[in-house]
Amino acid sequence: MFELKWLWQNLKGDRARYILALSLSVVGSSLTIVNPYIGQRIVDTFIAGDNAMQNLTDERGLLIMLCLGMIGFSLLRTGLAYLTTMQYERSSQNMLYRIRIYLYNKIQGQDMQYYDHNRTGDLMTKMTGDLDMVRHSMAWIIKMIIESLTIFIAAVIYFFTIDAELTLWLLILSPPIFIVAYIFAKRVKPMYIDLRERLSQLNTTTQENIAGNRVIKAFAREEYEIEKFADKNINYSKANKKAALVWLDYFPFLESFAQGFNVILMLAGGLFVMNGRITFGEYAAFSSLIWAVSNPMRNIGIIINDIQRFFASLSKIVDIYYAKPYIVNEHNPVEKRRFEGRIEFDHVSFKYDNGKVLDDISFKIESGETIAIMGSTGSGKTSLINLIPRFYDVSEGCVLVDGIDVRKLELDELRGNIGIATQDVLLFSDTIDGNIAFGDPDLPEEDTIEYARLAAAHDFIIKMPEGYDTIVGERGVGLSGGQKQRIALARALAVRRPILILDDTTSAVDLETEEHIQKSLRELDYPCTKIIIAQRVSTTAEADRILILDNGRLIEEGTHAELLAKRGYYYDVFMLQNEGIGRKVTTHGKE
Ligand SMILES: Nc1ncnc2c1ncn2[C@@H]1O[C@H](COP(=O)(O)OP(=O)(O)OP(=O)(O)O)[C@@H](O)[C@H]1O
Repeated sequence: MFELKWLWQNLKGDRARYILALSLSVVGSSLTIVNPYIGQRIVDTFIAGDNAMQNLTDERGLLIMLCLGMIGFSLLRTGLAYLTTMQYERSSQNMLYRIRIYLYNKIQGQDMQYYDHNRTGDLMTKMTGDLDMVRHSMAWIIKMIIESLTIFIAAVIYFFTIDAELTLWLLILSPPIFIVAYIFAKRVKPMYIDLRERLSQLNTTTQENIAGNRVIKAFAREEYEIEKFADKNINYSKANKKAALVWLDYFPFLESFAQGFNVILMLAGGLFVMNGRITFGEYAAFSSLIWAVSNPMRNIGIIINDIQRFFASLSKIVDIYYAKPYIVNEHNPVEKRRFEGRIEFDHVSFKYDNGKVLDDISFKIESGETIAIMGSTGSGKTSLINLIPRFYDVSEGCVLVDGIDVRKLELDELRGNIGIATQDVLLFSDTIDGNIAFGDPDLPEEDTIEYARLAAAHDFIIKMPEGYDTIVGERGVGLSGGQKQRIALARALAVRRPILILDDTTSAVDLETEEHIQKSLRELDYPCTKIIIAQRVSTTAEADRILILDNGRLIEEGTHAELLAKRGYYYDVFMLQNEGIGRKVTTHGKE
């Protein structure tokens, strides 16, 4: 019921139209009994009545009127059906449009934790299949239910006005039909919930296979993936068949009951005609309307199936609708300030669902400083920088930017002060120019070129067939790893933010290019605090300070020279990277 209330809320703006559609459905279906009534009059007056022959000559005008009435009502019903369908379609399509926008905004507004827990394929199923199912139900299934119900009620009332006893004889079949339908509904409900889950798994597998196509090919795992997909496909297909076939267990009973209406009508109705209790015309009216009573009973299985699908889909959509991000953005219209770029971690600990990854980290970064973060893989570097733009919130302690706890800052303002190039480079299927200017669509062309130069990307871009207008494929397909990293760097630089975070951004570029990038970073024409995660000593040596993380703890902190002098983790990495190369990195110290 809660879900239906939710739907009703979302019909806002089209409620009147939807109510009109429901009312037209009721009116249109009620008119179904008019033609059988006219038919009854024609039979009793002109065909089977005592004075039928006489009436045929005396009351020809009435006969013509009745025949015209029949044609008129048929046309009226057709017109009403057209109008009704239009109202259902318009209101449900409008509702779908609004919900889709709202859900899209909802998904966009979710935090990283939400994406950690929700599979892309599942979200896509909700945004497409589930939404369509709900719309289809609003436009067709509810229409079908209302119309079947109205026709049923109208026919029963009409039957009662003709002969209550015969009607009761017919209705004797209704209780067993409802009991069978109830048992069927109870049995099939969990099947549709399960079916919906399997569809989502199938979509997730499809999405992952397409996205990971290159890896699959590289490892020659096509057959395995095809089998995996076939497995999910069979699972879905089996569940679909099972849910559909379960109806067959109940169908013979319901069909027999539905046929029973005709048998009862023939036996009891025939007897009543012979007794003179009802006229031939009345019997004909019963006979021509008996479908109105038996068809809803026949269709009850289809209706129940669709209702179960409808609720399974609806509950999934409502899940998204009410999903609340832990990290919320009030979108308060604050005057966006430019931060100085001071950052402080004050006894910060952080954990994901599966355990602690940062433990009591404290350090300060002054405005304009360049800080390098180094540490073994999985030591928590990315998790640490993710706390600055509040991709996640700390578990203990606090992260301060310009002396203010980031949790107290307006998210748009905070993130609007940070330029970030993530470790996992994602480019959009757009031109290179569009990708670099992603954070500032009004970026002048000469600035785009300038930032591409700083990121050592200009030279390879102009060699591409259409230069900056070259469209890169989905997620940057068509570019090398190093090229993608450089475009991502240009994108982060182009927003000219006072805090710049680079997560392993130069790991895939050669040393010469890296040196060019470092020089650019040193000479940026805007004030900027830089946090650079790097594995190479050649990168970290340039920094004002280096932080070393190990297993979520800050184990070393100092300049290149200080850390070398310490002869700890940093020294070991330095020796490892320089051994045999005989290369000295001595920007801030001597070795
Ligand atoms: N979204 C997540 N959910 C749960 N655990 C995570 C998540 N992201 C990272 N982790 C775990 O947190 C730990 C630290 O990961 P993190 O990515 O911060 O390390 P890192 O130092 O950046 O590693 P790398 O150098 O390999 O990028 C790892 O043990 C990782 O398994």
